[in-house]
Amino acid sequence: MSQHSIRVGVVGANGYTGIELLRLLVNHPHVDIRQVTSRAEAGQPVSASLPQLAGRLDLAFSAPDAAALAECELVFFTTPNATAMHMTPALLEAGCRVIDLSADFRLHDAAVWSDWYGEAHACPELLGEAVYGLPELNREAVRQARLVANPGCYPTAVSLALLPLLEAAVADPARLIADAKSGVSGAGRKANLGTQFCEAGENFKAYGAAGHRHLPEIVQTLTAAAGSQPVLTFVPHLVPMIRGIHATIYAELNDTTVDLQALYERRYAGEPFVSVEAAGSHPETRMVRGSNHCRLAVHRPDAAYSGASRAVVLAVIDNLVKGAAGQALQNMNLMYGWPETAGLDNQVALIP
Ligand SMILES: NC(=O)C1=CN([C@@H]2O[C@H](COP(=O)(O)OP(=O)(O)OC[C@H]3O[C@@H](n4cnc5c(N)ncnc54)[C@H](OP(=O)(O)O)[C@@H]3O)[C@@H](O)[C@H]2O)C=CC1
Ligand SMILES: CC(=O)N[C@@H](CCC(=O)OP(=O)(O)O)C(=O)O
Repeated sequence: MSQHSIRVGVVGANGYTGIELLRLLVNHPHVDIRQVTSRAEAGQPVSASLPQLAGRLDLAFSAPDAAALAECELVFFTTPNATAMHMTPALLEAGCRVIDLSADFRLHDAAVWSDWYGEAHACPELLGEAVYGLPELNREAVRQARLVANPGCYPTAVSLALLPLLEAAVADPARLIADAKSGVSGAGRKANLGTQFCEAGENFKAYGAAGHRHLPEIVQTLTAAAGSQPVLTFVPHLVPMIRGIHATIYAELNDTTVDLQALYERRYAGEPFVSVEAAGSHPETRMVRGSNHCRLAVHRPDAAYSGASRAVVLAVIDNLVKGAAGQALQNMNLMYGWPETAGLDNQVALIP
């Protein structure tokens, strides 16, 4: 371990994003993991339930305790929504920095948050301070942040796919469609009838078509990019795979002369974790499995036949990595001035 290590805690470390975060953190050169919490497994060695970590993380799970966590310099929350907001004020007060992987600090407006999450926000005064941790949009603000709201998995894929079109004002912000599919780990590890093998396997379904809580989050991000509030139809689907998100975006171009390939390549030039694939590509979820990459491809399918002005953008991420734990690590690297890729390179599975 490096002498420049920071003391880190993970609240909710035996859930899917928590486990994924531990996988990445044990390989990070500047991290000393001090606290990993699970109420269900408190007192049990981490290696009892995660033997892959034996010899890498010799700690026991503990029950979440604000005083113990306050000894950490950085605390990650990988907990259900409406959990982190109850502990974060005390941790910030104690001088910790916080990266929350849940949705508690993603929306700027407490009333909108309450509408979608069904209860009053416990610390609305922090919503203005929290930095939305999409590095490709907010890199400089993340560096200075003491509270980072890590984006949701669908919002990461959809926002990265749409930002170039809206920032350059070449698409109509009032006619956007995001048709997105997620693997089942996106729903978390907790028991849930709809994610059981016999329910989710050999099956394919849409859900949340009447309104999903990621819609206001995506709209908030795109509003900043477009300069006005876009109208987005967002429909998520559950596919019978474990990891991965595939988003297909449909946008009406208001400038049909624009070279979309060049636009996307320019927007993401130098980004360590966003790749714009060659023209005509169809990125697949297995290409990003276990990695922090978002792979994008942009198409104009109708142009040759009808001159229609529709762009189709394809985006794939691993929901647990770029959609959660990997992006959180990327944000940590920015907050502490380390190379943005520390602990995140060489994570691409070539054979799924
Ligand atoms: N899964 C995904 O792909 C993504 C998830 N997210 C978000 O990340 C967060 C975690 O998701 P995920 O890992 O999938 O969820 P899981 O259900 O897999 O894990 C939740 C974890 O939180 C702990 N926990 C539950 N309730 C509390 C509580 N009241 N206080 C403290 N700890 C608690 C659980 O352990 P125990 O009960 O033992 O304490 C468990 O470790 C959620 O907010 C989710 O929306 C964000 C992006 C992607
Ligand atoms: C497949 C599946 O169920 N996915 C989850 C999204 C996971 C996520 O990112 O949720 P948060 O915004 O709460 O962090 C869902 O649609 O609810």
